[in-house]
Amino acid sequence: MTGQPTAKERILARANADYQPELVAVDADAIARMPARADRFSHMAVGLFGKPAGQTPEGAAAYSIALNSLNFMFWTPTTDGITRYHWGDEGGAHGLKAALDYAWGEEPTPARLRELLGSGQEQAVLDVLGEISLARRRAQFLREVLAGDRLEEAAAELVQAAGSGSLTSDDAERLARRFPMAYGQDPYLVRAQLAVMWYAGFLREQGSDIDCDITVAASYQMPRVMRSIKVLKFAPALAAKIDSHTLIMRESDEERAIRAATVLGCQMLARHVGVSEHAMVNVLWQNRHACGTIPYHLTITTDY
Ligand SMILES: Nc1nc2c(c(CNC3C=C[C@H](O)[C@@H]3O)cn2[C@@H]2O[C@H](COP(=O)(O)O)[C@@H](O)[C@H]2O)c(=O)[nH]1
Repeated sequence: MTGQPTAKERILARANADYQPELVAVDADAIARMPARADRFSHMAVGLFGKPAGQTPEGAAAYSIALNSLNFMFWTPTTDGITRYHWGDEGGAHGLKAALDYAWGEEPTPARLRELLGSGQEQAVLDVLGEISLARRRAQFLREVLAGDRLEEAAAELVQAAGSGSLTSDDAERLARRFPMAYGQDPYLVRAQLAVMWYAGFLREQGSDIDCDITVAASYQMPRVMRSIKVLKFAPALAAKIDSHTLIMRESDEERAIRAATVLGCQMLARHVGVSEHAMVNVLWQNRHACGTIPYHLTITTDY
């Protein structure tokens, strides 16, 4: 069939255009040597089932969209490295989830979130989430997402799309068009696709058999995990920059090369193992702390 390329095709075209193996190369031989044990893969659990937001599909979709509007940069640069975001005992994305569960309250709807965080005030974000990087940007994203009924409308659209039995990067792209500030700035649509993936994860927890075709590898965790298992090879100068916590500019050749190789390498790895790309990414993401002290590349961005 001819026609418009899908959002996923556009993302992969972008990755192919940005791929610079002299900076970051996918090692196809290393991938071929990886044990292919698809039976060890299980689907991601998002843990919305049994929570207030998980009482209705619309609530779960709204939660997925609100949370992922903030799912980026859980670190702050310091003079000699970084500090990590924490909320209670939880760090990074898990900390955000804990903070948001608390803010969400007992209703299935996002009403309380809108009350607490809909103002666009940076201070409101700091009050609810605690010390977190780019608080002003987060406040602006939340104002966009929580304005009027826009979150409910986007959630309803996602619920309806899932009725077809399949969610894809196209649904993420639609989210990006609805919320150009919160979701529309990343050419790889990572958080928009994570929102879609979360909702698919919720539906699976409910026992529905939903297909999800997305590509969510281009974050800061995946490149370091894939470097540690030697699926990605970094040029020595770039590796040295990453290891010494030197900031890497958003949209620089280096950042684009890192994201491109991560997306392409993950796709190759998923094909080799025989699992979906998001299952592949999530297993790697869940095991991200097993790759020791390899630092992640530090790019100040709201994309991931
Ligand atoms: N591929 C993939 N990337 C994901 C996630 C999540 C949040 N997930 C969950 C939370 C509870 C559920 O059980 C979910 O599993 C965050 N990230 C990305 O990683 C980075 C944050 O990393 P850290 O600083 O270490 O928390 C950041 O770029 C963020 O965008 C995912 O699930 N899959």
